[in-house]
Amino acid sequence: MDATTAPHRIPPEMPQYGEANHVFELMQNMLEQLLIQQPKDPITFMIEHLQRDNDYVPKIVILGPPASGKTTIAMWLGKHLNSNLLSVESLIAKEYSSLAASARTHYQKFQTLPNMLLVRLLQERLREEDCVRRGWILDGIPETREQALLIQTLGVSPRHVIVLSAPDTVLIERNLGKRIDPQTGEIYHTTFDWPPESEIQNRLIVPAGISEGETARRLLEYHRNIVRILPSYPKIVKVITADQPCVDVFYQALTYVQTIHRSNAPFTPRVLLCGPVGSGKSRQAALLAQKYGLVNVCCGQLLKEAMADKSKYGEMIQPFFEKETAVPSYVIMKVLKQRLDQQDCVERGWVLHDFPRDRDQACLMDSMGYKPNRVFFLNVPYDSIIERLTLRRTDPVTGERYHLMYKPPPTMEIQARLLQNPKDSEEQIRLRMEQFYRNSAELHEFYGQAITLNGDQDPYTVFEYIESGIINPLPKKVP
Ligand SMILES: Nc1ncnc2c1ncn2[C@@H]1O[C@H](COP(=O)(O)OP(=O)(O)OP(=O)(O)O)[C@@H](O)[C@H]1O
Ligand SMILES: Nc1nc2c(ncn2[C@H]2C[C@H](O)[C@@H](COP(=O)(O)OP(=O)(O)O)O2)c(=O)[nH]1
Repeated sequence: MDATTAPHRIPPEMPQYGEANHVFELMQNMLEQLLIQQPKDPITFMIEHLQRDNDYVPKIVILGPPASGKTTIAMWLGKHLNSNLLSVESLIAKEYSSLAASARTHYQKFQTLPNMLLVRLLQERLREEDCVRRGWILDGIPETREQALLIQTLGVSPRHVIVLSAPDTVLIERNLGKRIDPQTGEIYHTTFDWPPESEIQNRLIVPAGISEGETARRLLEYHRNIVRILPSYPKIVKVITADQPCVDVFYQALTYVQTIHRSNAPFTPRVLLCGPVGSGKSRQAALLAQKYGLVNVCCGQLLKEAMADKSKYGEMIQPFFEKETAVPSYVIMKVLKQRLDQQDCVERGWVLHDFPRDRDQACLMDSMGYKPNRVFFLNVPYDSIIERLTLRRTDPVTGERYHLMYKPPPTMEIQARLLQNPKDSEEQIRLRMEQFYRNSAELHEFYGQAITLNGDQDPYTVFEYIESGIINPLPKKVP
């Protein structure tokens, strides 16, 4: 086969490097900034952008009906995250901008802005240094689907969209009590958020457009638009009920905007399952292989296959098995390397269990460039493991595995001929569990972002926890 048509061998260290250094997100953010800023000198711009290293600044949109608390929450988030609050009012109030001046004239006359003008105002604002450095929070923008699409054509995409919701009756009633501090622009409420200082109380004003009729009209318009806006933001929308105290809305909003979304970077799971004998590693590995196509790499099985194939490593391993002594780690690593370098492991990812069993083996594997990007420790109490393993039997005729409690043999005839693996004796199990727990603390320390799961539950419940741990991004490491 012509080398140029052969499937490109992707060395395993490439995807590993990309994941470890968030290369995909880095390039994606830089491309977005290039589109937004359209610098005359892209190279210099990219150098400055990369040196700024501010890919995780807030990029938030807060939508919601009138009186739902968008501005209140946007202001509080802006202060807490030290980011910029952008609303229609703040955009048209911008000084030394001819665009803002013409927008002000239009807004004073019609209390609204043409879509294109609003989007150009937004683009002008987002290009400013403070928005690039500290991110932005859009308060009530976009108001229509057309605006949402125009904003997207600028290359502006929010990372988090919050949609506040509350019954119309609550909002109409609530808006009547809205008050604004003309000096600071702070928003208060005669019932829910009254300032303690009498000086502020005395200068509060009743804002325009909060009458029942006006609020009802704006509610109608909002409901008509919001259903057409949301499809522009699949997977990044969080609806928060605004019919609760502001502070509760704020903390739910803050928690959400501080979550890291699953990146759409290509991700090849390289999963390591650790746990004592009988904790469910093989079962979970089989489920992962079945559902996600990962290659199931059971170290013990691999060594037996190497011996069965009479490979050069198999002949090295044979004596250790015969003497029932531990196979040297470097020999195991050679067999493992041979398997993990195969195309299926590189392309589809793998789920490894039964190795490494201690820190030295973990260091050896790491030094050879095999770095799992998800590590799980399955915790199962001693009694449960004893129950799982000592009742295990195998049918010498069919090779079928049974469990006297969970999967009893169908006939007395089979029951009579079942054999128990000597390794499943209580004494053997205790020794193997002690061996695991002797090394587990060091392994845990080596794999700093390992996830510990309660393995003593239904296999499919355990599997759901593992799936969630694989699909969701690991929490950012606190430096
Ligand atoms: N969760 C809440 N509970 C009670 N009152 C609230 C809550 N959130 C905001 N308010 C009050 O409701 C009024 C409207 O709040 P705010 O102006 O932030 O809403 P908004 O969605 O920005 O409204 P608009 O779209 O009309 O500007 C204010 O007086 C505010 O103090
Ligand atoms: N209740 C329960 N039993 C489980 C679970 N996972 C595996 N088992 C049972 C099946 C086997 O009889 C026994 C050992 O499972 P295994 O997957 O071979 O364990 P391991 O030695 O590979 O870690 O425990 C599980 O998640 N829940």
